[in-house]
Amino acid sequence: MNFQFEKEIAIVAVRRASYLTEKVFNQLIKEKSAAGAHSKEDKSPVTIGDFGAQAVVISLLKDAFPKDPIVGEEDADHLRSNGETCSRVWSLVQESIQQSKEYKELGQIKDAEQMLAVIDQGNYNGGREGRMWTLDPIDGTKGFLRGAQYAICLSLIENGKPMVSAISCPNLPFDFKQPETSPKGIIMSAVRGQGCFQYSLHNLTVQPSQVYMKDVQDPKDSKFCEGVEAGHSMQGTQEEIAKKLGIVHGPTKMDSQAKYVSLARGDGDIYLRLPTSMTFEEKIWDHAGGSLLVEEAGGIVSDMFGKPLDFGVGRTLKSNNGVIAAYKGIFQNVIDATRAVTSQDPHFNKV
Ligand SMILES: Nc1ncnc2c1ncn2[C@@H]1O[C@H](COP(=O)(O)O)[C@@H](OP(=O)(O)O)[C@H]1O
Ligand SMILES: [Mg+2]
Ligand SMILES: [Mg+2]
Ligand SMILES: [Mg+2]
Repeated sequence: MNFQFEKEIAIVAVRRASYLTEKVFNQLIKEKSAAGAHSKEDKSPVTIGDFGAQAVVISLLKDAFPKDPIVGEEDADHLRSNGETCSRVWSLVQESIQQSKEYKELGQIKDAEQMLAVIDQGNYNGGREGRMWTLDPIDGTKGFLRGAQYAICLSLIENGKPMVSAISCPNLPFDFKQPETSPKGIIMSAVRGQGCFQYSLHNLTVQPSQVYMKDVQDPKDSKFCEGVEAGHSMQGTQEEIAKKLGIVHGPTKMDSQAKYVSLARGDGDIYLRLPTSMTFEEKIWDHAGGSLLVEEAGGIVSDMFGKPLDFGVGRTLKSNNGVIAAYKGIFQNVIDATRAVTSQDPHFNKV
């Protein structure tokens, strides 16, 4: 199985969804309109962009791979009880499907009612057996609302292992070495065993290029990154780990799986995400896509104890705590430094 069709559809799906999220940002959020943003039960935000992107991706997946179940972050409950928001999402979804130049015959949705049903098809509970897709329609919603980094993240998982992934980062520069002048918008995609490739989000004539992590030999020469949101990881502990490794430069703070994408193309060597609570369960859609990109570019991804991430136990990574990603040449140093810093700290006692 070489997954070529899966990869192609995944790229088209995240590109189509990016059209929608960019439209939401340019038309609504920039103008400080509410963008249909509201807080979910866990107090995290969701916008019309999240709902719309989920509809666009799932409708395409369901036409291309009707039998595959999908673990998506969002559901349509809020839209069912908010007619006006639902209409706004529906017009964005229609436009995004119509403007797509690739696989236009796939992923059509006939009306708003069908769109709600499509969004709810992301309700699969996950598990170890067979194929499933996992989708984060906007990862880093807080970054999206701030005009910072966000990502549309899609991954095919087979028997608990991510096999294909495509992540779109509309706000990352195409050339990270020239962030001011380079056009924005990239897609990164990988198939297990076939390497990791960067595509242009907007220019379909640009040939994909294979990307690799940087070959850092000494951890003290490495660059580390972490999330922007202080509530999502233990930034103080992460700083101590970096110090232990001899890293002198402060972290690059970035929202979303743009962190994994940056590591995969050599713009950063270590990603630390130490849990703010040992009972918190990371979501599979927050890590499946990005972890495969890093592995295919020469890195290793595990939890804070060095244990591989297990994507086969449901919608969350409940058998793991936190996440560490690093270039393979320094990965063990990072795990050792993490153990040295955290093993005596009761905050990190397993529950
Ligand atoms: N307490 C917490 N600890 C770790 N991750 C959390 C968290 N609360 C929310 N998140 C997750 O952090 C993701 C964003 O990651 P980051 O902080 O790296 O940008 C969110 O994805 P969404 O934005 O898709 O909801 C959400 O799933
Ligand atoms: Mg969310
Ligand atoms: Mg997310
Ligand atoms: Mg999300």
